[in-house]
Amino acid sequence: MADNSKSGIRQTYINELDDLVGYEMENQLLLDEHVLEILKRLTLAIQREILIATNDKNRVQWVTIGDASTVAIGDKDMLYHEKCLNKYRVIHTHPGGNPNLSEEDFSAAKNQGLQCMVTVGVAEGMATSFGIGVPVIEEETMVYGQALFKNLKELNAFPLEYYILQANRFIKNDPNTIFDVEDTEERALLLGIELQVNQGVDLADSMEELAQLVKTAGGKVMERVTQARGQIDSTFYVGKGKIQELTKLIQNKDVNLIVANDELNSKQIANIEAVTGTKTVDRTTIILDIFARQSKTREGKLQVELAQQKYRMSHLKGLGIVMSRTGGGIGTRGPGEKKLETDRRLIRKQIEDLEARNERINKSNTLNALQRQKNNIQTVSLIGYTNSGKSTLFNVLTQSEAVTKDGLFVTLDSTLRKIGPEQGDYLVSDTVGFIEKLPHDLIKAFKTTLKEVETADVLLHVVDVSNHNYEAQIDVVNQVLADIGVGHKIVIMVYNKIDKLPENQREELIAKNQSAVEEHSLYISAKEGLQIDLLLEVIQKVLRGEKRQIKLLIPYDDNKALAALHEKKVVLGIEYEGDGNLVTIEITDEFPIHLFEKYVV
Ligand SMILES: Nc1nc2c(ncn2[C@@H]2O[C@H](COP(=O)(O)OP(=O)(O)OP(=O)(O)O)[C@@H](O)[C@H]2O)c(=O)[nH]1
Ligand SMILES: [Mg+2]
Repeated sequence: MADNSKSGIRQTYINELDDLVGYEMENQLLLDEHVLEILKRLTLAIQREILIATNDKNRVQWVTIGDASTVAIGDKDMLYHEKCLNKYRVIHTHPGGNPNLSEEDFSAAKNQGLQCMVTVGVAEGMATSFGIGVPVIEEETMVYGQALFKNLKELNAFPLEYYILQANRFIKNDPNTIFDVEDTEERALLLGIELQVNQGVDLADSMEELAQLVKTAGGKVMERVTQARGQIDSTFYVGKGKIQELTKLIQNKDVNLIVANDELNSKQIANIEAVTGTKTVDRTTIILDIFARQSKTREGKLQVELAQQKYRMSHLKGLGIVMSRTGGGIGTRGPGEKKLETDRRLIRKQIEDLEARNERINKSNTLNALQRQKNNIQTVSLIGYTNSGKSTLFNVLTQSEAVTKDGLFVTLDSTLRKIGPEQGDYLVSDTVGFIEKLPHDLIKAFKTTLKEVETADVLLHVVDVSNHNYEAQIDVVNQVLADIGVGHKIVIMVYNKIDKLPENQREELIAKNQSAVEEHSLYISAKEGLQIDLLLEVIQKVLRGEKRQIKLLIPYDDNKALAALHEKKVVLGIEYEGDGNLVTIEITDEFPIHLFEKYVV
């Protein structure tokens, strides 16, 4: 014990404390009854704070008397390590009985990067309550937050390791190194089935898309296996024989991950893993993993994590076996390098928290949308299959620099920009792309982001017309739109990437643009800037609404009706007929013509 802490303390007490050094807590607890008893008794006797530091094996390293600011004295190891938390845990008493961490406690913990700072409130002959300060990752910073407990049992049940892990990942702050620590390279075998009644994208293309997804998630594709079947096998997804065949391939090609092209239930995952001994995930997990890697905003991260946790909650049984053995990789990482929780109780708690936060964001977003409606600024939302060129078009339209890349799910968060007044006065939003078999929880979770789509006046459906599957992709997008309840919106079809088509075909398509306004559809190249002015014109026309002229015969005694029309500024001219005023009005679809139905001539 440091000399200066001993003054005025009875030698027997000092001996008793010194004897603690080297002691290992029972059952690997953070704090056991034996040490608690000593801390409590001596704190009451000397009425000063007592501190002990334990290592990550809960073995006592040193003991001292004084407050938290003395923690660093004489101990060079207690420094913030370069790339991870200090390995010490500090446990100390508060003679007043208050379990809350003091300012000094927090700053001592933070300055030295402690794994935790435990407080034991001691008063009236007993340990009254407990507190723990742990590193918590909030937005982009690490802070120390505290939790309080009524008794020792509760304190020891606190999931300290979880917080330490998260903090260490954050400190490393380099997703690649972090993943390298735990993940070996993932060498995937893709498994798909061709159903007899196959709709949508055909199997070869769907498998190619899956391969791209796996690559985007950081995996390497070693092999593709498909099987034609009447239906999905409820036990193994593909037939049992096929699964047994896989084991040989897995060995030969050194595969360590199986990826199914459809969503699997927990039973199927567990069964495939049991036969092959290889970690198994599905398309949904891969998509969630990509979203987790690529979401940037607080809101996006929140939504992805929520979708991941919900998915994990429903698949927890299947995740146990091989996943816990491999420890990392696809399917285990959340947004911002966070490792996903495996404890069911904690997941449930996290889902509740995330949902509450999501709800709050949701409310403020609805407010924004309402505000905009009030301000009467119209919005145009870019939607479409992933990689169709939405962000590229967004940049062209708004002269901004949203990220565009050849890859899947480059954009996850919606961005909103105003179009310059010369092109009309409206907002354009770029949104997340859609894909075949988009996980359902993800769509639900992304409802907030998709709010822009919901409140948009017009949707621009961007299609990569150079992709031979573009028609199936259009169907997928329309299906998602129907799922999120916006199937009825006015849509302008924008067939993009015509520069990639052969010249004669391109000319033919551009010729079709002559009827773009009536058809609400046109062919462009966002990248080469082809036909963009026409697109701007079409958008404006659609936003303004097609105007039509109508004649109404209003009796001379209905002054109210005429006044109402004047007020709405739709009156083009009035002629005086024998029966009343013959009024010509010019209106758009939004005009409540039903109110004047009886006067229409
Ligand atoms: N040749 C050609 N390439 C284009 C065109 N428009 C976009 N691209 C390319 O297509 C790729 C995807 O473009 P993005 O704008 O990122 O696509 P996105 O729809 O926003 O994709 P996600 O955000 O991932 O859903 C990029 O490599 C673009 O350069 C085009 O008109 N012609
Ligand atoms: Mg994009």
